[in-house]
Amino acid sequence: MKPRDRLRIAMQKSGRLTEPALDLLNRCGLTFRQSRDKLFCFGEGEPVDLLLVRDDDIPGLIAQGVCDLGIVGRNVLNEFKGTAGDGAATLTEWRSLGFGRCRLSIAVPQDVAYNGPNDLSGLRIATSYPGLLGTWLREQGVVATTITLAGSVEIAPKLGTADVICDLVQSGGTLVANQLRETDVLLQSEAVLAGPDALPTDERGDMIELLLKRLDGVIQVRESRLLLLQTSRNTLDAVTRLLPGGPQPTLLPVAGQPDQLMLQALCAGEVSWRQLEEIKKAGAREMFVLPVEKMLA
Ligand SMILES: Nc1ncnc2c1ncn2[C@@H]1O[C@H](COP(=O)(O)OP(=O)(O)OP(=O)(O)O)[C@@H](O)[C@H]1O
Ligand SMILES: O=P(O)(O)OC[C@H]1O[C@H](OP(=O)(O)OP(=O)(O)O)[C@H](O)[C@@H]1O
Ligand SMILES: [Mg+2]
Repeated sequence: MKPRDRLRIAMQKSGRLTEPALDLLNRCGLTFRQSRDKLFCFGEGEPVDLLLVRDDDIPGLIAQGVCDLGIVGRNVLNEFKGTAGDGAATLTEWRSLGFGRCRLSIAVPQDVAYNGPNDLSGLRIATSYPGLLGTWLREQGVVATTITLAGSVEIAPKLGTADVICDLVQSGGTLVANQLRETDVLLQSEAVLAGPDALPTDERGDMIELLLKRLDGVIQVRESRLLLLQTSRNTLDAVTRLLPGGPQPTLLPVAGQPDQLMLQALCAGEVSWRQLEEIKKAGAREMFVLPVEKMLA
């Protein structure tokens, strides 16, 4: 294959992961000029281009070296790793990205008794994930028949083409609508940044390292809040004890009020109204919760 000097990232062309993936890349400072057919987007600032494809194709494109990285669900990545040959084993999750959360689960008709995986012996299980299901069945020591379907898996028991299913669940709404109930979780999934085990040794490797650092900053910032408040010195301990997790807070003097302090704390995650009210009761006032826009450690 011709050597490339620009990094190429594969992502879903149109689907659940498209918007959050593009948003994440934008936050990392990557912007793209969309080509007319929208399959290839040229990166405007950094030497990073996008390839927009079906999500199922992403692991294969990375394994073949057509793309350097991909944003794809762990379910799709692991299915590929389990079913494709040797090359697949070299794919790895470089980062988990916190969106597209769902799980791969077994679900059985609501009116059928179920006491555990052994009850699946001899049954027909409909799924779009034959690799992941096969591995799990082997681990459970269960022999069943896998019926591979491309979609609309939940309808299979009603149609009589399968007895139970193994499919993605998020809210559980689709299962309920089809009179099914979730019994076993095979995999917790979310979107991940996938790539080869070993980074390229040329400029693309340097670009990947830069991108990973920006990504870490973006992910940390997305989950961080800056809490500012004022407290008197004698309530400082009580207030500090109630602060949500994060690094040690910074204390600053308040001009003209020697018994008062300004406290600044970086919090990992949301700060709820309930938490603020508790902190206020402990003696804090003038409280602000601010989003963090950029962070570089
Ligand atoms: N209900 C859900 N809630 C959250 N995430 C989900 C849900 N269903 C699927 N996902 C995650 O989003 C990924 C993409 O889902 P989507 O339904 O857009 O895929 P698709 O129909 O296979 O798209 P494509 O046309 O690219 O093949 C899934 O592989 C999974 O990781
Ligand atoms: O637990 P829920 O919140 O109901 O989500 C689960 C459903 O979402 C996905 O399907 P999608 O809506 O993408 O339809 P498709 O698989 O038929 O394309 C998945 O395949 C489940 O059917
Ligand atoms: Mg797909």
